[in-house]
Amino acid sequence: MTKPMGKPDRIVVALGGNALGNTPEEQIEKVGATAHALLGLIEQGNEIIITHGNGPQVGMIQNAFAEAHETIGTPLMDLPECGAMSQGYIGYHLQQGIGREMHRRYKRWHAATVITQIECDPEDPAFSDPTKPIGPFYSEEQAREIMASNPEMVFTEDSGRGWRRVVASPEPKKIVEVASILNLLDNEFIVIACGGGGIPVVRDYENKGCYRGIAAVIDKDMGGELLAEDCEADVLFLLTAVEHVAINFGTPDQVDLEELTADEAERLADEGHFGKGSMEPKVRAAVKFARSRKGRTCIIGALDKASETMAGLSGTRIIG
Ligand SMILES: Nc1ncnc2c1ncn2[C@@H]1O[C@H](COP(=O)(O)OP(=O)(O)O)[C@@H](O)[C@H]1O
Ligand SMILES: NC(=O)OP(=O)(O)O
Repeated sequence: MTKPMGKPDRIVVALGGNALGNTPEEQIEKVGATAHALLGLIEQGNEIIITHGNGPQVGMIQNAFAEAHETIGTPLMDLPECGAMSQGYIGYHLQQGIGREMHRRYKRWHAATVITQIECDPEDPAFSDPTKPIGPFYSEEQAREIMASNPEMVFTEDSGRGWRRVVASPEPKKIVEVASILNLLDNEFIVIACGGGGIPVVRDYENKGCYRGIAAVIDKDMGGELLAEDCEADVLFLLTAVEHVAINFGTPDQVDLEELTADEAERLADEGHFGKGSMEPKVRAAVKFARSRKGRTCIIGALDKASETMAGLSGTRIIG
């Protein structure tokens, strides 16, 4: 990464929900390894802001409540509440992972998670076209069985990895807690915000100035992009399970890409090279960020190669 002399870069790092593992133990391990790379960025003089996905986790939380409802009658939990719980669960592990690493190096630490709401348009067409995969992977047979007994649930195939439930994923319009996030940044906190894309809310016109949750999961790449613009970031890292964005993904003709202009990336997205609800939103978010201001770059790479990606040795770079 090239950096103008004397000026720190402000970097938003988005960690993919699917790349965070499937259990609390796996998540702690992956977050710990990533914290090491994140602290490397700080030591190079950059400022970082962290966001993360929640697809597997928000589905796991909602499924656990559904199961407990069946067996012991606990209440069912709506998606916004599950999203809020996932922000707390993942933010807590990030605070611990970053805290441990900061304490080891500096004997002090300042990291805080902001439970973040993001305003959406209640008329967004995404509410009638679910695209965001959440929860575990199923076989096609299992998915069809669940859909037959729960007609309100939609499942789809996810990038050759199995079938998953999909929910509405509206466009994020406004970060409600943006002032708190900027205030923490000004006070030199490492901020974890907009987790799981942010809790989707719409304006509550019966209670002026208030919001209410709406059943959806915002894509964290799009939420992270909005966060990066609001924080005046220079670089957006989208860290996931693969090292590169590819064309002909998952076929013998797969070609990994190292650098793309926003125009090239958009053309490939329009041609359907990227998985819907997986790689496509990352590329769209990268294009939006790269075009938002001259000199802005988005890098998509692997969470388990975070240090190499941050050093410019791995990943796909999308430039304006
Ligand atoms: N063209 C592509 N290039 C690379 N990966 C792709 C492509 N299309 C689909 N994918 C899939 O997208 C996944 C990343 O999306 P996802 O799992 O939703 O990310 P996250 O880590 O943010 O949860 C990759 O692990 C890969 O399986
Ligand atoms: N909310 C969200 O985009 O989660 P993933 O990163 O798990 O897809």
